[in-house]
Amino acid sequence: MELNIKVCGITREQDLQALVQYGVNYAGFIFYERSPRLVRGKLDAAIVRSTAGIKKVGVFVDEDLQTVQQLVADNGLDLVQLHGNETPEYCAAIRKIVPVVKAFRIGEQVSWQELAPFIPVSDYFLFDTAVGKSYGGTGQQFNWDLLKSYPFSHPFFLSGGIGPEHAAALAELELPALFAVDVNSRFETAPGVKDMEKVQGFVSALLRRPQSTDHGPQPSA
Ligand SMILES: O=C(O)c1ccccc1NCC(=O)[C@H](O)[C@H](O)COP(=O)(O)O
Repeated sequence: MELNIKVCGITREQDLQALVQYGVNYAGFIFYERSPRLVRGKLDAAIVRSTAGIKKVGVFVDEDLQTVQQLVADNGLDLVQLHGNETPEYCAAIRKIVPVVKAFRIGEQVSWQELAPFIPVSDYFLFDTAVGKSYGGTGQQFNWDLLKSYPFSHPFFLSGGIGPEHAAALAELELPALFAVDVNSRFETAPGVKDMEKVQGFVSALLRRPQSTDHGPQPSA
């Protein structure tokens, strides 16, 4: 399966246009007020809405349902990524409007079965690194070996501290449910300001990635 690429924390129109040119699949816009990458006030909703050729993902943390609904409409968001402590019921309500990426913060260990209730109410999982009380954008990597025991076929985004130097290691990962890689702070000159040369190099390296052996779908628990 071809690996998709998401670049998160976009706040500038020129960065968004460059992602489209490079063939990046997903652009992430952060609507969490306490993030240094908050898109509000930096990039107009009309620009996000009118940009074609890339899927637009709104990132939220425990946000009020009506606010998410409004921002999806205003910005023409294609997906919503939920980074807080949202319940399966909340995910299901959002999923009536737009596909859902449910993010989980991975620490030293993981209990995969705790994620099972989120499978029917999300389209993708996203695995990020647990760092204190932070919700994302930490630049820290978790132990990817934990993913070897992932028991579901539910597709996931791999995130957390991915940098340009990881392109080769990503190429070697043989994880059938790995759908996309998500990058952010390791490709910035300042929060929300992407180093597009770095992004371009990473995208080229990943697109050269050899096709991994397809082991077929694994049974969902
Ligand atoms: O990036 C943020 O500031 C952020 C804040 C609150 C919730 C989510 C946030 N980012 C979401 C992402 O999808 C990031 O790409 C992901 O956390 C990985 O970031 P990084 O470790 O910097 O690559």
